Amino acid sequence: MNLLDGKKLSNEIKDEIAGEVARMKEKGEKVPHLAAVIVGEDGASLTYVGSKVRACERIGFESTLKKLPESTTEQELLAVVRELNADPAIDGYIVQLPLPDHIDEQKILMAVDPDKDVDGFHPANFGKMAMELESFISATPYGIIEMLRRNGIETSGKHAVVIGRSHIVGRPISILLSQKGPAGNATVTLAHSRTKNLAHLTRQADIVVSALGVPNFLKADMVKEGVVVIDVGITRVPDASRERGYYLCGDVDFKAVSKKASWITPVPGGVGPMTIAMLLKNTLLARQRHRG
Ligand SMILES: NC(=O)C1=CN([C@@H]2O[C@H](COP(=O)(O)OP(=O)(O)OC[C@H]3O[C@@H](n4cnc5c(N)ncnc54)[C@H](OP(=O)(O)O)[C@@H]3O)[C@@H](O)[C@H]2O)C=CC1
Ligand SMILES: Nc1nc(=O)c2c([nH]1)NC[C@@H]1CN(c3ccc(C(=O)N[C@@H](CCC(=O)O)C(=O)O)cc3)C=[N+]21
Repeated sequence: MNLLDGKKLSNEIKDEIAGEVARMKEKGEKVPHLAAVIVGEDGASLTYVGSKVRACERIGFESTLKKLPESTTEQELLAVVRELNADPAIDGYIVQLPLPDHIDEQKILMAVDPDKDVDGFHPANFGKMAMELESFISATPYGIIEMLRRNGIETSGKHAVVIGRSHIVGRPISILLSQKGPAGNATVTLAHSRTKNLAHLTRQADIVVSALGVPNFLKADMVKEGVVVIDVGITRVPDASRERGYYLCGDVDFKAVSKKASWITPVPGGVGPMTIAMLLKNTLLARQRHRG
């Protein structure tokens, strides 16, 4: 078994971006500026946004964190989005999900300027991605592609089974794996909660991408020998004996599945850190595109 070390690879990518930022500074150019908007006090969301801001500092980006109270109305959030769209200092920004129930997520994501949409969640970017045009590719699927590509894992002609069809992970990674681009040319099956005989499908898979969010869902008897396993799921499982009061658990029964896998991502330290690195990469691209 080979470990797909997202922590290590994300650090390499961040170093590459930091090098580019240093060159920009030397030339007296404006450095990339990422903003993040967070509404409410969700613990996991605060952790992720905190990591994003820290990563910006480490590589020399400017960053702005807009923390809004849970009681923020849809109109108020829309006003913040319009402000960020109009602010020439901001190259890219994200609105952290999930949003409180009283806010229409779709409405907010549609209001983000596609040229600043470094999450790649706007339909203009999703559509361009699907048509293999230049766009912002969502950080999680982009991170998975980079992991496969940089580790030289063959995808061409392979059968990939993706579990989960969300707009931010499952659906876009299924599209990217099937495209002609890097880490593409796979034959893809997209599975979800209505899929019948899932284990029958995953047992045929050369590559399994698990993005459903159910701890230890994928068991060893559901995969074949030599499979490549990408575990996107991250669930906080309450555990009083831990210092933080919880531990992080992936979708994959790592201990058993890793015995059969040729490559496998750990949780934590797999897809999560890659997501942050690719968000920074998209922000660098945004700066370069705005410069023209
Ligand atoms: N590492 C990272 O950077 C990121 C990690 N995540 C993690 O990835 C996981 C998935 O996130 P996200 O895509 O947003 O989740 P969603 O809840 O939006 O989607 C889950 C998908 O899994 C499907 N599903 C649920 N249960 C089953 C089942 N028993 N069998 C087959 N399919 C099932 C659902 O089917 P249906 O459509 O029919 O409901 C749905 O398509 C979560 O743990 C999340 O925390 C998410 C984003 C980034
Ligand atoms: N607008 C928006 N964009 C997102 O990209 C977005 C979002 N909303 N909402 C939530 C999901 C989830 N997500 C993660 C990012 C980093 C880790 C990460 O770094 N995980 C570490 C562990 C972090 C920890 O200790 O909790 C790891 O897996 O090693 C995980 C998950 C981005 N998302």
